[in-house]
Amino acid sequence: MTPPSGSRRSDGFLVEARDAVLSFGQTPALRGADLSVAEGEIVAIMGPSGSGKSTLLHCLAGILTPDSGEILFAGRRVDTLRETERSALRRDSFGFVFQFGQLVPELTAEENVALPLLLGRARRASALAEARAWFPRLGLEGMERRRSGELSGGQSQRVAIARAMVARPQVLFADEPTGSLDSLTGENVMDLLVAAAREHGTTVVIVTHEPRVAAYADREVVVRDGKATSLSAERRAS
Ligand SMILES: Nc1ncnc2c1ncn2[C@@H]1O[C@H](COP(=O)(O)OP(=O)(O)OP(=O)(O)O)[C@@H](O)[C@H]1O
Repeated sequence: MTPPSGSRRSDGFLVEARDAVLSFGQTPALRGADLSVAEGEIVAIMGPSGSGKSTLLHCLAGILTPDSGEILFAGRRVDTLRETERSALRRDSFGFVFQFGQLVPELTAEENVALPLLLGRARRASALAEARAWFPRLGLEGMERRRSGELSGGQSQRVAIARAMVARPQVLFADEPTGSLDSLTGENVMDLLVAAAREHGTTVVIVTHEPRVAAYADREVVVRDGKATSLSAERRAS
């Protein structure tokens, strides 16, 4: 599968890290990580604490730039883009869910969900209408006007999923999206996340230390000492 040296072919992969190396000062985080994610695939990144999972996700998502190696999105280099271009790529093509939802506390739930559309210059009324359509799908009816302080952890994460998905991203990056939830609530959140992703054909890269969360993925990748190894082939029937 490795293309000839210097080639920019992506072999049909949507998101790729090739021999990514990154250190934080003296601390090596990635030591030559390779990961290729196909379009529509749901991949879970597992591994011990401090092994480089979040760093790899942040590199794939264009948040961090590796010291060496390549990051590609749809066959195009991401790591060589200027920050303004990477920021536009993140806004237009990627959605993000983090461990603690990171909702804007001053905004209502529906305003939080509408944010990516408003940043993409949608009109406020249509952005809010589109945002509201996500609430029943995620079991959040009646929560539209609540602020984050009035939502449970599971509700906040579902609002965060709606916010990540509302602009129809090509890739959803999730870093421990259930890490702050009890296991039942976490499974409910994963059910909804995976259903929304499958419905829209969204590619998902999810960092988790929970095997029960990873079990939702098509494939598990283990990161150890800054290197990634694919663990299991496709496990889903469809
Ligand atoms: N901003 C930073 N500054 C300095 N060191 C960092 C920074 N971010 C990560 N590191 C270090 O890089 C290494 C990899 O960190 P990373 O967060 O990617 O690991 P992880 O596998 O996601 O860990 P965890 O499961 O605990 O979240 C660790 O040694 C960590 O201490």
